[in-house]
Amino acid sequence: MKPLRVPDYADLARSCLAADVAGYLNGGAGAEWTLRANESAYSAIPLRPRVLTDVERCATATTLLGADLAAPIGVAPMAYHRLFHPDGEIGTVRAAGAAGALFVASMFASTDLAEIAAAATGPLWLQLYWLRDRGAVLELVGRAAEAGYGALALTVDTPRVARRYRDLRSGFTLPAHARAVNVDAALMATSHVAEAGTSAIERHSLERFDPRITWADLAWLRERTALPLVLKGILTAEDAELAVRHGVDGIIVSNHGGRQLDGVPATIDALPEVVDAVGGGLPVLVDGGVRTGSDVLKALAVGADTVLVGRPVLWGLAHAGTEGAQDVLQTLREELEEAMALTGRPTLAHLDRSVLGTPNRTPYHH
Ligand SMILES: Cc1cc2nc3c(=O)[nH]c(=O)nc-3n(C[C@H](O)[C@H](O)[C@H](O)COP(=O)(O)O)c2cc1C
Ligand SMILES: CC(C)CC(=O)C(=O)O
Repeated sequence: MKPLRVPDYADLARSCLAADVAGYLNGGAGAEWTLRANESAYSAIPLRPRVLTDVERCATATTLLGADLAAPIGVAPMAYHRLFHPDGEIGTVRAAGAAGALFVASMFASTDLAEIAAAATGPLWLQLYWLRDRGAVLELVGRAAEAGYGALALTVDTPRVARRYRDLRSGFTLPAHARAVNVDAALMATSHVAEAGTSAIERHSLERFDPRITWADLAWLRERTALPLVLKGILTAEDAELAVRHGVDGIIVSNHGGRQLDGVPATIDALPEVVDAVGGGLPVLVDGGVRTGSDVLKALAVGADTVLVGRPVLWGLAHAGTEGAQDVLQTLREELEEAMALTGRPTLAHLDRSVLGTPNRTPYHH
């Protein structure tokens, strides 16, 4: 079957990946309640189309922190793209460039940061986890600035990696061909030691991630880099207000694709309170469960400036390398453009909450 819709790639990817890798990619934390909620909450929101509005041209292009995008769509930071295809991050960053999408490289990318930057043809950010070894983080930040990365996204929902039962069952560990090559090898050693019934990445996080950081520590990082700082993993108005007060440059509303705290709401349900708390002063991005152009339109209508897509990009990569990842991103852009035409909203500025109906609330199931 030739894939046409983004979800078509999910099945194709599963059939070409080892079971433990597919489980790591597709799984979530705990009972995977939040994982399911992310997708089903989008499906629950009906659209309210307007007619007779001249939709011959629907413009999806936008800017984010001063960079041009073909559409308000980007690739969420995800570790170890080489787990899924030998092209790894080179495949996905080329796909993002060709599709005019933002690319956020993970701190645990399996390709050299400078090589990713050399293959990039569009905006590029670097995601960070705050390690106990601050020097290692700072060294990475310095290399990112030198290589031309445009912003840093500090992930704040992961003081440790959560219990992900698929990974515990498979005894998930990293194979030799997918390593976090941008971080000192000694600091990554436990991430590829197998131990039956445990997840190596969870054990590694307990050892190396710094769970003691607080809002006060952001100043330490900001004093040491001129790059804009975006926080990834905000879900409440309270934390959005603190983020604004601490002078960050953007917020990513995220529950880590249901991979961290299970039981938090779908991100599309957390988005309104964050958007309202921020009040337009900073860009607000959102990720989690975006599988169609209508999902993108719904997030923009609530007030997101850009939407990030995670697993679908790796489904595309796993199935067909750069071409597959690019097709996923282009399909989402084309479906967004179609959804704008058919809802009678020819510009992004027309996308406000009036396009959203009252959700049909049966989506959260256990
Ligand atoms: C395989 C995989 C690896 C991930 N690695 C990271 C990471 O290194 N850093 C991070 O901040 N988020 C990471 N995430 C979370 C994504 O950035 C994003 O929040 C999530 O995938 C969005 O949900 P979606 O997959 O439903 O689109 C990862 C997600 C997946 C699926
Ligand atoms: C290696 C992990 C910490 C990457 C991650 O964030 C994830 O798997 O969700």
